[in-house]
Amino acid sequence: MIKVSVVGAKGRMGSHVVEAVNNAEDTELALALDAGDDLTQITPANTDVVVEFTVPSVSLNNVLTLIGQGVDVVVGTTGWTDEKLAQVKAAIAQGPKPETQKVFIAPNFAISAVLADYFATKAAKYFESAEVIELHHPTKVDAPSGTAIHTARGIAEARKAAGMAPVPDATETDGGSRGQVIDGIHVHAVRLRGLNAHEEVLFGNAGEQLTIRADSFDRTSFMPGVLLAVRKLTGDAPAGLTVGLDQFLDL
Ligand SMILES: NC(=O)C1=CN([C@@H]2O[C@H](COP(=O)(O)OP(=O)(O)OC[C@H]3O[C@@H](n4cnc5c(N)ncnc54)[C@H](O)[C@@H]3O)[C@@H](O)[C@H]2O)C=CC1
Ligand SMILES: O=C(O)C1=N[C@H](C(=O)O)C[C@H](O)C1
Repeated sequence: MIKVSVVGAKGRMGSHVVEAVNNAEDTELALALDAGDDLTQITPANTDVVVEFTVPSVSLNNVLTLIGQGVDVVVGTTGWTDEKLAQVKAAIAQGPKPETQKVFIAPNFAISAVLADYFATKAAKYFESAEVIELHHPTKVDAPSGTAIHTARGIAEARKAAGMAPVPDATETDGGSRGQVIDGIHVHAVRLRGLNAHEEVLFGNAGEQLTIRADSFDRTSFMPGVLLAVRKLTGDAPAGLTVGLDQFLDL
């Protein structure tokens, strides 16, 4: 049995992870911790993998603490900048098991979102225009979503590799309606009661449009991806930092 501890266990995602770990045949719940709990209770003696779903403002510190504890970590929390990722890599190098430590961070664990993101990077070089719209429940604290940031960056990278010009945009006055620009791609965030997690990527050429849309209607949609990551970390996932569930899929 894989012993899994959950950090952020009382949250919307954390509570689903606790249930998923309890229900899977090959995993068992070790510790379920939340705000105010001491993470140094988690050790290799009681835990094989930690799953961390908290809030962007605390996640980096939690991950650094867990690396210091010598336990492998699956992270679903958003807010990961290049600078924060560099801190994780440095902590692994200086931690108790620099050769074998595994940390996995996924902007999204839902297969629909991972595939939408992947298809968007494939489509990017064929369209003059590209914009991302993400739509979420109104209790979400960050905007735009971690997934939308990842999608926009992937599109921008693909456009750059193809030597494309910037997306056409004649806007001269903007009070914010054109959204946040991430690596040249406009990203729009909607918060609406009744929604869970949704993303639309719009691609346009003269006379045609491609829309790629992923809808996660329920948080159970993230659980197969979380369990896959847990199993990969106790199996053949590479040591070090890995980002994105696409790394564990045969795409
Ligand atoms: N990667 C993915 O597939 C998904 C990622 N998310 C992300 O996961 C994160 C959590 O989302 P939700 O569960 O909806 O939020 P939430 O607000 O329901 O849960 C966060 C939990 O973290 C706890 N917490 C806060 N500070 C803590 C600390 N220092 N130590 C331990 N626990 C602490 C809170 O008490 C709360 O129980 C967000 O960043 C969200 O964007 C959400 C859904 C899917
Ligand atoms: O907060 C959420 O709910 C979600 N957060 C992640 C994100 O910001 O991309 C993943 C998913 O969109 C749900």
